[in-house]
Formats: sequence, C-alpha cells, structure tokens
Amino acid sequence: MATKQGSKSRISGLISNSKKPAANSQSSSTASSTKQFLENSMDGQSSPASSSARSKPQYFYSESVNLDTERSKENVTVTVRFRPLSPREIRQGEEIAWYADGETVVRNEHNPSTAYAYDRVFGPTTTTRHVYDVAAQHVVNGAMEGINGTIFAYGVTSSGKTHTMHGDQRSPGIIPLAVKDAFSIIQETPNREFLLRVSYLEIYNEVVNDLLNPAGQNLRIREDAQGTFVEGIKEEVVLSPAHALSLIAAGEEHRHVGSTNFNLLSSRSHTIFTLTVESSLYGENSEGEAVNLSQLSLIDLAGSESSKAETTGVRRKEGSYINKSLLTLGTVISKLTDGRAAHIPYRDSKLTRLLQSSLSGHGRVSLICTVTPSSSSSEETHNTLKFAHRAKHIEIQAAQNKIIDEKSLIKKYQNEIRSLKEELEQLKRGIVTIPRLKDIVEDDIVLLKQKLEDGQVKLQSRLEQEEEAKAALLSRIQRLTKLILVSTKASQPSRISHRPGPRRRHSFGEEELAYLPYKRQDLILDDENIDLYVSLEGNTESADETLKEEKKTRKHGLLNWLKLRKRDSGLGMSTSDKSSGVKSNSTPSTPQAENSNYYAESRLSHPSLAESSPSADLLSEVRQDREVPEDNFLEQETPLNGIKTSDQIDLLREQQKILSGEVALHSSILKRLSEEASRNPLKEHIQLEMKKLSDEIKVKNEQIALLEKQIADSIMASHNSLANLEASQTIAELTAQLNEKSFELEVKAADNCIIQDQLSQKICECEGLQETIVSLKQQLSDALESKNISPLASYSQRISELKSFHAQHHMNKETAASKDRNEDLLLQAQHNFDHVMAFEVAFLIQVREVNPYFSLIRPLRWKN
Ligand SMILES: Nc1ncnc2c1ncn2[C@@H]1O[C@H](COP(=O)(O)OP(=O)(O)OP(=O)(O)O)[C@@H](O)[C@H]1O
Repeated sequence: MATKQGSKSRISGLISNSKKPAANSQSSSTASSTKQFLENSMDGQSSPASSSARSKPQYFYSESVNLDTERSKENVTVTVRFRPLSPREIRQGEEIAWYADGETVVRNEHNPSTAYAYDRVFGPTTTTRHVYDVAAQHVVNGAMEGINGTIFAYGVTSSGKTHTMHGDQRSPGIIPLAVKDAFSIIQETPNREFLLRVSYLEIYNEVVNDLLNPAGQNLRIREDAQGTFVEGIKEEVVLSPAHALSLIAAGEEHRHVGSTNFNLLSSRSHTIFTLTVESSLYGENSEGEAVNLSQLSLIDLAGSESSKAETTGVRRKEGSYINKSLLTLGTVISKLTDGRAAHIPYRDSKLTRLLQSSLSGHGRVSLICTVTPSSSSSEETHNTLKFAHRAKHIEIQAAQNKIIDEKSLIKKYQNEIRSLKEELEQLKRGIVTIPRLKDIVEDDIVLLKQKLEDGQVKLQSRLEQEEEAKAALLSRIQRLTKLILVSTKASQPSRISHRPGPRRRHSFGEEELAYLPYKRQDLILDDENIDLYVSLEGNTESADETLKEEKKTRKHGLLNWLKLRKRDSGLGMSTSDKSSGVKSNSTPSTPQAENSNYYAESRLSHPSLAESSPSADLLSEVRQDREVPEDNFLEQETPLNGIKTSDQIDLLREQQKILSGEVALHSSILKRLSEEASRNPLKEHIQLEMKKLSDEIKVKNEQIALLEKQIADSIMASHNSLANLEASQTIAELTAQLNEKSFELEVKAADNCIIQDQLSQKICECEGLQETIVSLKQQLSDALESKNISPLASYSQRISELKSFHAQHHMNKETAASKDRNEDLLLQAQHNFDHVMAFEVAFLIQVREVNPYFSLIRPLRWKN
C-alpha cells in the first residue's frame, strides 16, 4: 500500500507539471478553445512540457497505488472520466471548469489550488477500452477467480455513465467488455470449468424490478448468511458473450428511460447487471474440490440531478428518488471511511442495501466517476469529485469465496452428470450381458437353450426399456454438459494461475455488437456537430478505417471475412479450424449434410453462435471434448438421417426461436430508431441504420419461413415414416392372416380331393345301379307282356280284395265285441286296424298312379 507521503510527493510532481488549458477564461471559452483543450489532453495525459506551476497549491489526495498488483486488496479503485463538452454546451459558450491534470489529478480551472488525486483520471478523449483496462479488468479477473467484484459509474445526469457502462457499437462499454473478457478468460483457463449466470435488475423509484422478467416487479430484498439478495430474481445461464449481451439488450428494453433538460435518453433508474461465476477444477480429480463462487456486479447509476433542473411531475418524482438514494450512498461511504461510525445506514435505500456486501469490503470495487468539464455543471462536478475522494478511503479485503458444500449450481450439475454417467455405465453393463450369456451357451447349449428361449422375450423388452433409458440419460448429460463452459485449449497453462504477460485483445464480432445501440448520441446535438463529437472518440478514425476494411472484406464472402477476423483476433484461430464452417465444407452432400450445412450457416448468422465469438466455437468444441461417449450418440442415429428426426426438428425449432428473438430485438431497435427519426428527420444515418435493420429483419424472416418449411417437412417425413411403419405392421398382420388362410385352404383343398374321389366312386356305382334298373325294367316288362296282365288291372284286383277283406273283418269284430268284456280294447284295435288298412289302401292307390309295377312289391299280409 502506498504511503500518504508517497502520494503527496507524486501529486506535487503532477502539480509542477500541470498544464493550464487554453480555455481558461470566460472570453476564450469558444468551440475552438475547447477543441484545443481536448486535443492537448489526448488520452487523458497532459503534456508535462506545457504544464504551468501553481502558487500555494491546496490539494486533496488519495493513495495512488500500483494498479497491477496489490491495489484492490487495499482500497476501492477510484477513477474519474471526463467527457468532452457536448456540442450544445459548446454552442451555449460553456467554459471548462475542471480538467484532467496529468494521469491522476483533477484540477479546477478557476481555482487551480483545488485539485483532487485519484487512481487514474481519464481525459475526454480516452477510449472506453482504456478505461476498462485500467479500472475494470482487475475486477473482472478477480471475479473469474472467485473474488466478488463491483464496478459502478457515478456522476450527475448526462455526465457519461451509460456511455461508460454500456457504450454503443463504435465504443462498447464496460459491461460488454467485461462479459467478453469473462468468456476469454474461460478460454484461457483450460484447467477449470465454469458456469456463468446473469441477472439484470433496476431500482426505479425505490422499487426493484427484474429486467429479464417483466413479470418480476417490486421484488423484495432479503438477507442470508451470504449477504443481501433479491428474492425471485430471474437468473439465466449464459453460453456466449452474444447470449449475455442479448439478455442485457432485452433487459434495456424494460429499463425506465426518459428525457430531461440535460439528456434526451436519461436513465431514470439504477441498474445492476450481475454475472455469477462458478468454477471448479476440470478433470478427473475434481470430485470433492471446492467451487469458486463469485458475483460481478456492473452498475449503471441514474444521474443525480441539480436543483437547477426544471423538472416537473413524474421526472421530478424520479429525480427526488434518485437524489435520495445517491445521498444515502454518499452517507454510507463517508461513514464507512469514518472509523468512528458505529452504524452504517445501508437500509436507508434499496441501492445501498444491495451494495452492502460490496461496500463493506467483501470484494473488489471500482468506482468510475463520470464528469463533465462544463462550467455550468461545475458545482455538481465538484460534488462528484468529493464523493469519489471519500470513496477512495473505503478499505476492502478481497478474498476468494470457496464453497465446499454442494450448493453451487456447477457442483449440482457436475454431480448429476457424474451419477447419470454411472447409471449409463450400469445400463451398458446390463446390456452387454447378452453376448456373455451366448458364450456360456456355446459351452453347454443343451442346458441353457431352454433357459435362453424362456428369457428371450423378457430380455428383449428389457433391452428396449434400457435403450430408451440410455437415450434419455445421454440427452440429459448432453444438455447439462452444454451449460458448463470449458476452454478448447488442451494444454495451455491457466490464465488465472499463471497470468500471461501482455493481455490479448479480443475484438467483438459484429453480431455481438448488434445488441448495442448504433451510437448513443446527445440527442440535443445539432447535425453539424456530430462529426466533431464523434471525432473526439479516441481512435474513432482508425475504427472507421477498420469498419471500411471489414465491409470491403465481407464482400468476398462471409467465411473469408470470418477467417480474417479470426486471424486478427488471435484467439479465434485455434478454434476456427475446427469450426462448423470448415466442417460444412468437407461434409458430403447428403440430405444429412445439407442439414448440417444449414446449421453451420445459421450459426454464422446467429449472434449467440456467431463464429467470431470464441465461446461459440468453444461450445461447439465442448461437445467433442467432454466425456460423453460418441458411440452412444451414434447408436441413436438412424442410418439415413444421421440424427434422429425428433432431434432434427428440435434443432430447427431452436434455430427458429433464436431467429425470432433476433427479429423481435431488431424490431424493437427499429421502433426506437423510428421514434428517433421522427424527432430528427434530417439525420441520414438513422434512416440508413433503419434500412439496414429492416433488411436484416426481412432476411431473418425469410430464414424463419425456410425453417418453418423445413420443420413442416420434417414433421411430415416423420409422420410418413410413422404411417409407413403402421402400414408395414398391418401388412405383416395381414400376411400372417393370409398365411393362415392359405394353410386352411390347402387343408380344405386336400379334403375336397378326397371327397371328389369318393364322389366319382359313387357316381360309378350309381351308373352300375342305373344299368341294373334298366335291365330289370326290361325283364319286368318282358314278363308282364308274356302273361298279358296289365299292371293297372292287378292293382284294382288287389284293392277290391283288400276292401272285401276289410268288410269281412269289420263284421267279425262287431260280433266278437259283443262277447268280449273289454269292449274298449277291441274298439281300439279296430280303430288301429282301420287306420292301417286305410293307409295301405291310400298307399296302394298312390303307388298305382305313380308306378304301374307296384305289384312286384309284396303286399302286406294282415292277420285277422
Ligand atoms: N466519454 C464520452 N465521449 C463521447 N461522448 C460521451 C462521453 N460520455 C458521454 N457522452 C455522450 O454524452 C451524452 C450523455 O451521456 P450518458 O447518457 O451516458 O449520460 P448519463 O450520465 O448516463 O446520463 P443520465 O444519468 O441522465 O442517464 C450521450 O450522448 C453520450 O454519447
């Protein structure tokens, strides 16, 4: 820790070299003088040669410590960032009231003896990237190592807080830079695996709202052993910088923003973006290892408003809430630095309650105070400087948070993956018992054959069940594995354990930046001043050059452009070789290959999977790197399609969802831009940007339509295959029935043959009989002819014989009946006799009519 003496001497040195700005008098405060001041203080570093000494210096100081090493262990890092005078301020003839005097001192123009020293002071032309490197990088590094971190921008309204924290496409702010850096650190730390979650909230009029979940309004702040937390806040696991940035952009849509006298897009709420980082050792021996758990809070405070601000109604109410919470923040900070204070009023505002753990010294804190040099805000700037000065004295003890218990999400996922893998192994072992069983069968076939047959059906169904369970397990392992991020670099030393020398620059992919506003501008500006404003942005010119260059390169194809970008960014190269773009080139042109090509293209167009994003490549690699056995995936593939149809449909749906999200986002940006355009109809770049966005929306909608068609086709194909399956089942059933029927038919045909034989035999017999009858007939007619008896006469004779016999018999009976005691019986007998006689007579009459040869048949003989 630097001593006060040391700091003092350093400040003295700065004072002696301090430069007096050109715009130091009322009369000279014109646009040109301002420009001169800005030019002279490029990158916040005043030229010592042009500095002039001051008499009776009276200055305030804070410890200036080594930025690279021990500093964050001792004090809050406090930096001050000047913004340039806005064209409006220039137009209004504002003067420079405060300026950056060297790298660490802010001095008052009118009273040069009033000066404050900080860890670093950034002049109006310093780029946000530089601010990040000095004021934020060590906090982000710490968070990735398990040390809590908080970075916040503090300042009056329109001083540049949002510009610093969020930025725009040309100059990404601390938040996107930190997110990007976090993923780069993962990439450079191959010996650990990470799980990143984000949440995003706002405190508006002392109410906590969840910006990632519009339903999460007025949330409660709770406290537990770990500190304060917001109950029910939505946390999203993030897989790439673009993914995280898209969430922020979605959250920004819900943030309360309004126009004030000072800023047309003034933040009316404090926002806290929290990145929760869990990491553990990667590899075999990670079981039982402690997990590093930390939170990186990136805070964009609403700006305090001066009493001069002519606000009314809602704005006034918002302003008073903002001022009250910032006042409480100030009180908390001064009490924290006053060793005698017994009570720290954290509970007096939601903001200080949520910052309690950071402010009370548990973790690294970086305070970036944004100020305007303008004389009209001189008093507010002075207050900001005093606040910053007080904050510098807060002592912190940054220590790693290690958790041994299983509470961390990463441990939970790791354990689940481990146990699922074990389960999978068991299943596999269960399945491979079949060949072993077969081996035994070979030894003693007779003994086990019966057993095998019995168990076969049972085993088959068990196998099917187990296959299903295996597939389910694999897909769960896959899903969980995807959430845990690991570096794709196999044997590189960890960046965390062995810090590399110069830091690598990881440039943003264009798609990642799409989530940032095109260019946040002071909407009070005139058109003619835009160029001036823009040119004040440190390396804007070179950025423009790069942009032009990139546009030129992109004309030669997206893949080439991406390759070039990867080469430029350094990091991408190691992963780009294995990226889907390369894969798609070598994939054969089968329907499956077409599919994967499409996926690769879609990855190019989708920010969260953008090729220029190292994490996206990283994620594609994760699947190959992890221990999920490849053969198991293959087992589930259908030979024709490569991937299961349902997976394919899921994949297409996922892509469709992603694209729809992008369209929604672009549409909302377009809406915002059209509002802006209606306010500033002459601004051509807005129209251009709107056109670009509409074109993109159109292209994406076309892609969505294509995806919808593909999904419909896939569903149809799967239905068809289902229908085919059903049809083949029906055919199989029908074939079985057919076989059965043809067997029956065969049996019946055999029966028929036998019957046919019997029939022909009978016919032969009949023919023989027929011949006999004919010959008998012949014989009979010959015989009758020889006796000259007509068959009819013989019948008549017989009938009359019978009739006389009947009459005789009747008479005898009557005589006998009188003698017989049993008259009834006799009568009955008579009746019976009558009946029989009548029958025979009738019979004979009939026969006579039918067959003249009846006489050949022996007539009945009746006993009396
Ligand atoms: N360092 C800078 N360089 C260039 N322009 C800047 C800089 N800082 C701020 N600006 C511009 O100043 C204007 C106001 O900035 P910004 O909205 O970030 O202020 P703020 O402090 O967040 O305001 P509020 O508290 O009202 O939300 C914006 O148009 C922004 O682009």
